[in-house]
Amino acid sequence: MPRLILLRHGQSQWNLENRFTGWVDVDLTAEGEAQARRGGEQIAAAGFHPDVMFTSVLTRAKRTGALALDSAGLKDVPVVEDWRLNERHYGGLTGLDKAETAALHGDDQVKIWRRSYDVPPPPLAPGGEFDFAHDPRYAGQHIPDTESLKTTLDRVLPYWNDAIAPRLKAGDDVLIAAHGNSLRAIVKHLFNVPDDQIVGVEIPTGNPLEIDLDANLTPVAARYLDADRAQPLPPLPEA
Ligand SMILES: O=C(O)[C@@H](CO)OP(=O)(O)O
Repeated sequence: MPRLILLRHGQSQWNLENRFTGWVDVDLTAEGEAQARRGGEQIAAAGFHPDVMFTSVLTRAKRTGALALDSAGLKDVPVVEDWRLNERHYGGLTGLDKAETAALHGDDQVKIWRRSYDVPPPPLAPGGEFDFAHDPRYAGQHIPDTESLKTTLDRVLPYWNDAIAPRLKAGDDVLIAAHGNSLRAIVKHLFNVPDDQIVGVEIPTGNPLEIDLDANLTPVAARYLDADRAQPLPPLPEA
């Protein structure tokens, strides 16, 4: 039975500062590093030995994965990076303070931008500090100027199908170190969460989410390895 662990990066500097982050490459705080190491210890305690780790091209996810593998004594696990596991692109909200934005536009509007399934934030204006069009990590790619969770899923899912699912189907155990919304997209897909219920899924930072899958990659069991920091999970889908 293939095992999957989803690991959201530890606390980042902009998680701490409460700023819309998206594709901005902010690093972990000291607390975020500690969360990543604790996550690794929990992965080791669960007897999980991934055959491969997938991660995004963003430092906070890559470092979380590396710190977790290191503290689990699993430094030799091969790592595959891809931008399609990046955080959802926050468009024109990128870099703004979340509380100030709510004071300006209202809590309801900000909740729609943050947690609705298919309403994207306003697009990013081209040419500014947070325009990644000329970033070599995305050379030759058509990159978005904003993303909803739906359009995030639209780019995560082909990567899941082409790169990740084949490894699980071959019997490999897989660790994915990524981001709140790219992981919510994977959870939505695996658990078949209805569009209007994904708003209730919040993945805590640095808390490994173990999902046991059947041969069709349908979840048959799921739990956060740090039960004290767990959040509600969607019901298991019918097999
Ligand atoms: O700022 C972001 O990129 C994300 C994740 O931290 O925030 P949110 O909680 O709004 O999805």
